[in-house]
Amino acid sequence: MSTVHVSFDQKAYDVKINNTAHTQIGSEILAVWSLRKIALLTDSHVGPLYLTATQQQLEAAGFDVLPLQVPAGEQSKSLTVAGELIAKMAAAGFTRGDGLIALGGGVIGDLGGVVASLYMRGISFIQIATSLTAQVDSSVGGKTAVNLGNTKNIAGTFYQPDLVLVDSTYLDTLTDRDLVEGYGEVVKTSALDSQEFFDFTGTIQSTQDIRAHAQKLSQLAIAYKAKIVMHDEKESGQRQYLNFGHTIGHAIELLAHGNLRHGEAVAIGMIAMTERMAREDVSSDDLTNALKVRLEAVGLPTSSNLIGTPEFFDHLINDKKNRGGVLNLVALKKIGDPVIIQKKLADMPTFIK
Ligand SMILES: NC(=O)c1ccc[n+]([C@@H]2O[C@H](COP(=O)([O-])OP(=O)(O)OC[C@H]3O[C@@H](n4cnc5c(N)ncnc54)[C@H](O)[C@@H]3O)[C@@H](O)[C@H]2O)c1
Ligand SMILES: O=C(O)C(=O)C[C@@H](O)[C@H](O)[C@H](O)COP(=O)(O)O
Ligand SMILES: [Zn+2]
Repeated sequence: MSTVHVSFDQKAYDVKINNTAHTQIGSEILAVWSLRKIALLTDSHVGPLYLTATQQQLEAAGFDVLPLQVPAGEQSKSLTVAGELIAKMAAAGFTRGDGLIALGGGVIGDLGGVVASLYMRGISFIQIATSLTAQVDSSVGGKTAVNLGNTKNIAGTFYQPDLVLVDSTYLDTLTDRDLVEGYGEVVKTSALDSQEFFDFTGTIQSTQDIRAHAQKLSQLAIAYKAKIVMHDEKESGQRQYLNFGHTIGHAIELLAHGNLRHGEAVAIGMIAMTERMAREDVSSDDLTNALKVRLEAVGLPTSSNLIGTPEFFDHLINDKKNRGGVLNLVALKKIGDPVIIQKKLADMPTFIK
């Protein structure tokens, strides 16, 4: 078991990485929340597996629980679904003193965070991270978001939770594809962080290896992410590094209409960016290869013919690193050495070519 402490001027919380957390939910939540009503949000894959046991533990600890379940998948990250959840909580008499727990992966965390931050202008929020993406990235740092139409994460808030529980036991029921998707974000974080972490991802050769080392991967990835977000909660500077691979990744994730998972798109985005930054002498050629080896070892895709289509360029305008027609692109000079390179949107077709 280990704990990563995340603190800001106005708020602090623990990320508890503990493989027995799924059996201690009542006491873990009671340690940070006094008795109140809890909206327990999950999705249609995680719900049948873990909702009843989680609800029972919370009720045994004295909480009054409203279970809320949405269809699994990115489609649930919408304002419509968020509005429906807010209406259900209002109908159940939730007040500002109550709370919401997101029990699920990145979709449920991002959606739950939006609902918690909007309901009565903000109620308490906790994440129980059940997917690898959530355990290594999305549950920490307070970015919440929903998609609108065909635009990824276009509406959201920075809203920190009171507690994050990371228990790799949940990964036993995660499909290999969903596991590997999360591993894309691990490779990203290891490349941003240090040669030591990147060398460790070099030892991961299969999904079995990811599962065997999931707890260590969470510890390393969350320690890095916490360090970054504590210094730049609202992403005015170095937090942008966590978006390595995402400018291209988010555009192709949307263009693939559900056929590419987030972490798969990020994997493709990191390779596409590093190849092009090598052409401009920012990154080295061997960096592209080192990333590719790690991603392909576990079956992640590293190329896509969606890059460079007219629709692709249309999506870049919605990147949150676009400032008045100039994109802040995240590149790696070398492992552990990220840098922001500015490119005009108008110059992107030449850069991407
Ligand atoms: N807020 C952030 O900082 C941040 C960071 C990274 C990704 N994200 C977002 O997270 C989302 C991707 O996250 P994700 O990969 O967790 O997606 P997800 O939440 O859709 O989970 C992937 C699939 O795994 C299922 N699942 C989750 N836990 C399970 C378990 N223990 N057993 C069985 N099935 C389980 C889900 O039902 C879903 O079908 C994207 O929307 C992405 O934009 C946000
Ligand atoms: O926490 C962050 O900051 C990140 O950028 C983490 C990313 O992995 C994540 O996908 C995030 O949701 C992307 O945010 P966006 O601001 O580009 O929508
Ligand atoms: Zn991401």
